[in-house]
Parts: sequence; structure tokens; C-alpha cells
Amino acid sequence: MRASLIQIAVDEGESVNSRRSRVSSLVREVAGRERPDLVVLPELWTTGAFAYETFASEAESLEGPTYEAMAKAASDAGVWLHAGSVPERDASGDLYNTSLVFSPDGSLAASYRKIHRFGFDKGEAVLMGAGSELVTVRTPAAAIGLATCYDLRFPELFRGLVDAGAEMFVVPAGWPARRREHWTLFARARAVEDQVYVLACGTGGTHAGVPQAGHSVVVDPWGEVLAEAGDGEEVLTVDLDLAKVAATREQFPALKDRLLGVEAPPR
Ligand SMILES: NC(=O)CC(=O)C(=O)O
Repeated sequence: MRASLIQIAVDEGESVNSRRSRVSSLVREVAGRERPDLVVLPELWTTGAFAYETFASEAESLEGPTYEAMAKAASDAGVWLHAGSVPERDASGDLYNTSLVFSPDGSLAASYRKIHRFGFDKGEAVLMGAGSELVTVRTPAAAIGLATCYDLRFPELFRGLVDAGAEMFVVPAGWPARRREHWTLFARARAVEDQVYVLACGTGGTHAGVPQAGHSVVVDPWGEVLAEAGDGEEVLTVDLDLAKVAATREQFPALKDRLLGVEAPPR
């Protein structure tokens, strides 16, 4: 399986509409040039994850303009597209940080509402509702578990995804530069403890005065970093051998030694 992560620079000064059409073109261009099976975009790339004051004004219904543009980009490009996340407004007016995954025919394969909202007593944590469901998507190449940004700090979510069959975690993010070390550390930790591929796609540039970490990263099930971006706009393309997930779990069967949170301890 080949995957391309597009680390978008969410800079002030570019309108949401122009970024949406620029990103749609980028998806087509990257798909044509790199020939990936899967393209991944970051969290809240229309607004920026820290532009809290724009969440309400830019929120969309699930099938809003970003959904439409990304569904078309996926089908034009003929790829699986994890379109990152959008600020979603549901029918009752509540906001969620919702990821969208499209299949190559442009239909929605899955959506995931971010469970752990960032900000403690402000920002996303008070403006958006919490998702409550773990989501995995089965593509022909891999079973993909979905998580978003701050979720990376909560290993129990990822263990739940592994129990649901995930062989790969795709994590769109808008992680800030000041905690970049944590970002890479968590991406590698989740890969090692769950013996999966981790594709973590962040934003570059600066928005709402917050310099972004960038450094999107792809980690294999042994914890090796296969590719890592810098801090600007960049595309990372990697070939993934999904057989490595089963091989790692067989050679080093630590997941079988779990005693807590499993119904019947295996030994
Ligand atoms: N922005 C986030 O969702 C997460 C974050 O910044 C962190 O450090 O965690």
C-alpha cells in the first residue's frame, strides 16, 4: 500500500474557500504524480485547529462544502482519501471536530467525531462536543483505526481500535510546535505498543498566532520512523508492507500477554 500525507500550511491570509480549492487541486496533483492508494490530510485544515473564533462561523453540516469538494477530489483522483477533519455542525446546532474518509468512488466510507477535545477549560474543549464512538475503516489494503490529534495522548482509545481489528492508525492533527517532541514520541509509542503502522499528518505554518509542529510522520509496527516532514507545506509518500503487522505480532507477541481489559487472559 502506498500512502501520501499532505501536510498543509494553514496560514493566515488565505481564505477558507481558496484553501479548499487549493487543497482539492493538491489531492489530484499528488495522486497523479505519486500514485498512492491512500491520501491523508490534517485536522481542521479549513480553519486551523487553534482558530477557535472561526469554528462557529466556518462550521459545516456533515455534507457541506468541504465534504463535497473532498468527495469529488477522491473520485477524480481514484484514491482512498482521509480528508482530515472539519468543524461539523449537526442538526441541533452542536459542533464536532469530525474526520471524513472517502472511498475511491467518492462515497463516504466513514466519519469520526474526535473523542478527546483539546483546551482544558477553553477552545475546542468547550466549543465542540465529544465524539463517543471508535471508528475503523476497512480498505482492501488495511483496516484503519481513526483518531485525531489530542486523542494521541490516550492509549486506551488506540487499544480499543486494535481490538476492533486496526492494523494502521491514521491521525490527522494540528499539533503546535512547542510540543513537537511529544507528537513524535506519541506517534512512535502508539505504533510500538499496538504493533501497527501510524500515519500522523499535521499542519505546517502559523495560524491564530500558533506556530505548527509540522513533522508529519509515518512509523512502522516496530516503531521505526519511515518518513518525517519538516515544518512547512510538504508531501510525504511511503510504501507500507501490511504483512509487517502480522509478522511483528508473531515475532514479538506482546499483545497476547495482555492481562487487563481482556475477557479471558490467554495464559
Ligand atoms: N491540539 C491538540 O489537539 C493536541 C495538543 O496540542 C497536545 O499537545 O496534545
